[in-house]
This record gives sequence, C-alpha cells and structure tokens, in this order.
Amino acid sequence: MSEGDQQRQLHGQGIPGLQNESAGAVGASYGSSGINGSNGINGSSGINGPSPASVDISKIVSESDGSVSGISKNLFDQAVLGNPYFAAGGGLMFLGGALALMKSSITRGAGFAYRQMIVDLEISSKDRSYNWFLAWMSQFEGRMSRHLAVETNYAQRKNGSVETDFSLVPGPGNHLLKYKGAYMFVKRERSGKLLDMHSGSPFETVTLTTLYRDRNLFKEILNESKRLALKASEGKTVIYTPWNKDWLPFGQPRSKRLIDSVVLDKGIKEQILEDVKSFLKNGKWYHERGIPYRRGYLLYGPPGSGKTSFIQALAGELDYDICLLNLSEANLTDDRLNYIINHIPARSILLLEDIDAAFNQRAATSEQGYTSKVTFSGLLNALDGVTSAEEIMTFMTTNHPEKLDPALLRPGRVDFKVLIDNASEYQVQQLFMRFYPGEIEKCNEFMKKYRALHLETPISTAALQGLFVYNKHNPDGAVKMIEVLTDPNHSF
Ligand SMILES: Nc1ncnc2c1ncn2[C@@H]1O[C@H](COP(=O)(O)OP(=O)(O)OP(=O)(O)O)[C@@H](O)[C@H]1O
Repeated sequence: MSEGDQQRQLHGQGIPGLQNESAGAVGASYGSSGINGSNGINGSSGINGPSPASVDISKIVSESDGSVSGISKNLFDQAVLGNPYFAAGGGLMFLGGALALMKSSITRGAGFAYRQMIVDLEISSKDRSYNWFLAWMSQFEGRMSRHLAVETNYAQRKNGSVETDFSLVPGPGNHLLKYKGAYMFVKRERSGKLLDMHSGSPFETVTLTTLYRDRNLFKEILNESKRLALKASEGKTVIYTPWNKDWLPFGQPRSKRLIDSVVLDKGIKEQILEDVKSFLKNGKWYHERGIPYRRGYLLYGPPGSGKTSFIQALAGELDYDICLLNLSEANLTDDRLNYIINHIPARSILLLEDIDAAFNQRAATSEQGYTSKVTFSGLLNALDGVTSAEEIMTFMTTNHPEKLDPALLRPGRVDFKVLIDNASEYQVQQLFMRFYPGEIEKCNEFMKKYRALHLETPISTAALQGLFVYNKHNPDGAVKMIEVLTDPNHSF
C-alpha cells in the first residue's frame, strides 16, 4: 500500500470521532477529567458527548516512520493515552492499585514485624509441663485473670490424713501476666477432641505470647513450674499411669510408705533391697559388657501378703516413682505398650500387677469381644526391647505363678523371684509390736493364743492388720478377738 493510500484510508475509515475537534488536549486532560470534571463521565465530553480527543492524522503520519506499525503506535499513543477518559480511568486504576499495594504491604509488614517482635510458646495438655504451668500460674501473684477454673486436689498430709485443696487455675480464655517486668499474654484453649476417653478430659493448649526479646523467660517460667511441682511431690511417691503415649501422674503424689511399715518374713526384705541397690550401683558394669541395664523382679504369693505395699515402700526408700501398667487396659496395643515401656520417666519403677490375669482373662473372654490388643509376644518384645541408658526395674506381681508362661520367667525378663507368703509367726509378732509398741507381755499372750488356734489355713498379713486396726489402741481387744482370724469371711 502506497503512502497516499494509507493516508486516504486513515482519513476515510478512521476511528469515528478521531477527526472531530475536541477541547481536551492530552496535557490538560488529567487536570480537568475528574469524575465530575468537564471531560469526566458526567461532563460535557462524557461518554455520550462528542468525541473527546482530536487526533491530527497528518501529524501522526508525518511523525511516524511511515510503516503501518509505526503509524499504529503513534495512533495508539494519541488516541488511547491522549484520551482523557482513559487517562482518568488509568489514574483511578493506578491510585486503586497503589492503595491496594500499600494495604497489602502494610499487612505483610505488620505480619513480618509481628513475627520478628513477638514469640509464642504452645504447651499442650499432653505434655507434663502443662499441669505444672497451670499450678504455677495459680500461685503466681503477677497474673491478671478474669476466668478462673477450680481444680480440686486431695493432698495427703504428713500424718497420713487426706485433705481437700482447691486451687484456682486460669480457666479457658485470655489472661495476662507480668513476669520479671515482661508482659505475657496467656491463652488457654479447649479443643473438641478428647485427651482421655475414660475421664472425658478434653485436649487443651496454653499459648504464651511475649516480645521476642523476652523469649528466654519462657524457659525460666517452665523451670519454676517444674521446681514447684517437684517440691509438691518431695518426700512423696508419684504414681504414673499411661495416657496415650505418655505417662501422667495418677492423682496427687502420695506420702512415701516407710519400708519398716511392711513386715515380710525374716530376711526377705533385706534380700530384695540388697539386690536392687547392687543393680543400681552397677550401671557402668552393665554398659561395659553391653548388657541391657534392666532387671526384672517377680513377687508371687497369696492375696493380701504385702506384695504391692512392699513395692510402694521400696520406691519410697529409693526415692523412685512408680509407673503402674494395667495390661488388661482396653485400648492398649502391642505398639503402644512397646512405646510406653521404652519411655518411662526417670527414676521410676515399672509395675505390672496381676501379670497372669492379663492374658488368662483375654483367653476367657475373647469370644465376648474382649478388646485388649496386647499379645503375650507383644509383652515379651516390649520387655526385651527396653534400651534405655537409664536403669529399668520391672516389678511383676501374681497370685498364680503356676499360670505364667515359662517364656516370661526366663532370665533377662525375670531375674529375681521371691515368694511373699501368708503371715509367718515371725511376721505376726513383728506386726503386733509395730501396732502396740512396748507391749511385750500382751504380744506373748497373743502369740500363745495364736499357736493354740492351730489355724488350718494360714492367715494373711492383711487380715492381721485388719484386727489390729480395729483395736487401734487396745492390745487387749486384739488378744480377745483373735478367734475371728479363724473365720476367713470375717470382716471388721
Ligand atoms: N506384709 C505386710 N506388712 C504390712 N502390711 C501388709 C502386709 N501385707 C499386707 N499388708 C496390708 O494389707 C493390705 C493389702 O496389702 P497388699 O495390697 O500389699 O497385698 P498384695 O499382696 O499386693 O495383695 P494382692 O495379691 O491381692 O494384690 C495393705 O493395706 C497392706 O498395708
């Protein structure tokens, strides 16, 4: 197409309005083309008005390089960019875009600043420090709480009496505390999920938020909470039971049972104590020889002979806690058993009570849908798999050792077996003197009658204790009532 043709075409079939005269020049259009301006949407050169911008085609052509693309570009520059409507819309778009950008930058900036300046600590109720923290906060003076929750505890006093303690812990919601000059925002939240099916306790979290520079205070608070919790259990034995994959204290720590309060037949207590102490002293010996540092004890004998009481007293004597595991627990699986046995809190004795019952009961009731999923081989694997650097002492008790599978009794699983029997004469005498100190004559009288009874079935130490507790401060009463021991069904 020749230059003349191009010019003709542009003049003849140009964009309508391009040839019209318009007041709006590109430079002026920005100033006067506001929404209500003369060239605006409602202005005289509005959408329905005359054509807004004039374009000098001959100028476009002369300024272009003569090619179609060059002419088109110039045409676009003048027609579009020079158009005040486009210019006004573009201005608004630009302004809107800039504002949106600014807003998102501010949001992102604030988020960034928040992340840089603020730090959170989440403690879930699965963690042992959860209750420590709540107990700490209930006693902390610098707290500002409007929602409190009551926690009722039964604390055992030194004289053995049990008293009720109420502590006001922070309830679900928001709280504020000022610790060492730093403010912390504390949020306790409950989720719909249950932490424990039996107790129905919900899964919870506590989140502490503070300035980044104060983050070290989190550790200080946790350490203080731990110290406070340990102080509360000082001189006491904590009984742990498994909760999901962790061991949590079951009830309040109990006063230590004194080892002298358990009367076993002559020499038995000393024998077990000596073995345990020698085991605890020889960690290095085990490690050097690559032998797993664990030892299994089996206490067997009739009911009420003091097996459990002795283990509790032993824990108190060693200043250990007890991890009590019930193998018949409905939702215990082999995997979970393996995990929890390998994650016992430090300085704890693992106690498996009535070890025979777990598997016998399962066999007897499997048809009725017994749900325990622990298998006997699962238990053996869990016991064998304990690979802790810390010592592991497992105590098992049973009334029926004859029912136990020999596989459980092999060394490495059970290293020390001992019969804790019904009361021997030695034990009767010892128990009498413990209950009635200094009453030697009465004791002799009691023993004389005791021998004369010719008890066909030996009596349990638990039954003897029942007689003495009934006649607390009355040794005469105990002597007079001794015949009740011949009646196995007698209850005090
Ligand atoms: N040898 C003992 N010395 C002191 N108290 C004893 C003794 N035996 C039993 N008792 C008392 O009898 C009660 C029951 O004892 P314990 O639960 O320790 O017996 P057990 O042998 O573990 O019984 P079971 O086999 O039925 O579990 C406890 O209150 C305990 O104080």
